[in-house]
Amino acid sequence: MPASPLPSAASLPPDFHAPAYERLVERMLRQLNMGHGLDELLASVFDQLSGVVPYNRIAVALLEEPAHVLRLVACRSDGEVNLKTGYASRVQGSTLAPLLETGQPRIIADLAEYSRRKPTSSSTALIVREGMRSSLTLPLLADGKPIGVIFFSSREPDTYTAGHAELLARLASPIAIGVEKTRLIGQLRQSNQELALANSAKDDFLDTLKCEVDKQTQQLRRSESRYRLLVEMGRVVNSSLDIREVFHHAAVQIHKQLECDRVSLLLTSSKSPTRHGFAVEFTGDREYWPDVPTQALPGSAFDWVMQHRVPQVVRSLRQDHSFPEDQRLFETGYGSKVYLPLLSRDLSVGVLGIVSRREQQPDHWDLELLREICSQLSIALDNASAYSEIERLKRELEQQNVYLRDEIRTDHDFGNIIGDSPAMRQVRVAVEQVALTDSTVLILGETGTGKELIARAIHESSSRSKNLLVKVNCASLAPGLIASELFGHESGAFTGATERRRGRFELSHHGSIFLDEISEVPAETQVMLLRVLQEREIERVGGSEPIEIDTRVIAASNRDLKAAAEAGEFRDDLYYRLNVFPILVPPLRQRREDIPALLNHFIARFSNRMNKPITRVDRRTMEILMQYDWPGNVREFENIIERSMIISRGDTLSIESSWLSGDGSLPSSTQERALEATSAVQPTLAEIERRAILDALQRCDGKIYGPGGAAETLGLKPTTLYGKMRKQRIKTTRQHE
Ligand SMILES: Nc1ncnc2c1ncn2[C@@H]1O[C@H](COP(=O)(O)OP(=O)(O)OP(=O)(O)O)[C@@H](O)[C@H]1O
Repeated sequence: MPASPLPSAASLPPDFHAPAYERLVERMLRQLNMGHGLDELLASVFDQLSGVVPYNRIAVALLEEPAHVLRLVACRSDGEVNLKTGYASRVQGSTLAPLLETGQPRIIADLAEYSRRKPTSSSTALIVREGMRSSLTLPLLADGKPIGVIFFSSREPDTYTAGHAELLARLASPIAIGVEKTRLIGQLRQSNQELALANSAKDDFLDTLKCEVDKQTQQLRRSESRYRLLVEMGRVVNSSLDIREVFHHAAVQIHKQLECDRVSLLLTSSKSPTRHGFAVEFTGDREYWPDVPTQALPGSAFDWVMQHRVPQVVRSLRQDHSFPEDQRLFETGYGSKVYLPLLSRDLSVGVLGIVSRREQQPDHWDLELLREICSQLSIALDNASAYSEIERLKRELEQQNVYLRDEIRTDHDFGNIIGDSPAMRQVRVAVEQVALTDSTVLILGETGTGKELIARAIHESSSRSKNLLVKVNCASLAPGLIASELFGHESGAFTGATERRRGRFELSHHGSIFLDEISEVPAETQVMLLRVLQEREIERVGGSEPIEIDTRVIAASNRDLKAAAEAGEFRDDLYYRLNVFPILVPPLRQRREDIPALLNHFIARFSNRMNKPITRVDRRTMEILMQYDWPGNVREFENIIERSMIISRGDTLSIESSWLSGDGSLPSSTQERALEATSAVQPTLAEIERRAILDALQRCDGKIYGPGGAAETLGLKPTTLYGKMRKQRIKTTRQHE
């Protein structure tokens, strides 16, 4: 801006010269063009003017639109300030309004007097209180438009002249333009700042929005993939009932989802101290199935997880391998792992391991999701093990069924112990007494006297009658197999033992076991029997775990067991254990008075079965029956009656003495008739078979099994031969074997 022409000398302040004015304008223009902020600009203006116009107080107020108020923006005083920057007063109606309208300066020679005249001017009153006595107020016009005012005040009255006003009026315009420019620049800066702020706020907002959308998309994707994984997991793990298959399906899914390198599953069993499980390692598109140690390591991570039932997370196996498994994993090149507990019906049943070759991998794995996978896996494993248990029980049930079918075929009428002889009455009383207890019973008596019938009566009258009475004919079992038959075996216990099998003792749990012909048990099995009687527990062949057995033992023998024990042929400790409650069943020849009752009993039974009404017995027959010695006892008696009923016609029962075995001493006349009859009667098929077996046994010196044995000679399987011998009542003896 060009310098204003010099004011006329008359009107200039007396101490002011033309060169000073020029320097002042020049300095002021320089300052105004330096681009300072408003405060700096006004401070410099105040400095410049201090040498030109006298003042003790100088201030600038700027017009603020649209409220049309004047606000004090800068003030400098040599004393106390009452009218401070920030003070604003409405223009309209004020004493300054005419100044702003006309652009004319105002000089007040006596402020105190002015204040009294214009009591409404509070600003005047304030500066009067600051000690000001006169003032010069100059409107600031930029391009003719009022932008504010500049106030000069003096502590002396009558300080300002028209010359001061004139000089300042010339300076007012560049000051006003400078102020306006600065203000506009300030405003521009401020709006730029605001714009920048608004822009950055907008950017921030957009960023936040984008982040939020990204987050939600990620969350959506994650929950979608979680959902898919869980659905897929549920589908695959439930598609099989084989534990290994279930694990494999689950491991593949986990590997795909988490990009882990190894998945393992370790399970415990309440029945065994060892653990079992699987591990699969993924390398490229190949899988390896390393062996999983079955022995729990002391202080293992497995135990820790089982006990605490919370996941064990190791982010760096390099830094943290205090558990033995972690040490091993670290040594085989793994970097991080998670072990998760598997719970089934609130019991810890195992641990699922997820291992990565990289460190810090668990940070990327969703533990919550893994927990859900574990509960799915637990259910599937539960199903699989329940299924295999059902399968096992089914097989066992089949075994039991076979056994029961055999039992049914034997067709016992155990409910009926016939005979009212004193000897039989004694037996009946003994049966009733012992039935109420759990004591071991030893039934002794000749063959066919009804020992089994009595054993069954004891069982049926006892509290165990709802459960099985398992019968074992110790003489009919091959000595090599008797232990496995009685106590069962573990899979692999011997050649042919392909799977675990429960023995007769286990079958009889909560019931009774009838060990017929106990004297035929081999010595090594006698030891095992002794243990059952003493400790009430068994051990399967090939097994190491004792199994508790709650069973009542009823043993029977037609040998004099005491004599056998004394002769060292039977363990005497076992004999004493068995002989807790002996029952001696008398032979039929010692209770002939029971014969009529037995006869009636069998006639009734067979009449019914054969639909043959027998109402009479001929006298001769009755004589034979009463006189014969019955070495085969009731069984022989029963057979004779059955046979006679088969061949008898009409309502009378008659027997041939020839049917009776040679050992029973019949009167000689009967014997003669019997011999005659024998030569006349053709042998039955059963008799031919019996003779063939006896011949073979004799020729093979009693050997049944193996090369040169009776079974081989007869072209039969040894077990079939045993069956036939049992049917024919042919006894095997220890020396036969
Ligand atoms: N007192 C009796 N009342 C009715 N039937 C009897 C009696 N005694 C034995 N029997 C019958 O005689 C047959 C042989 O009996 P059981 O098998 O019980 O004899 P056992 O002494 O066990 O023979 P073994 O010593 O040969 O094993 C069976 O059919 C049985 O029902």
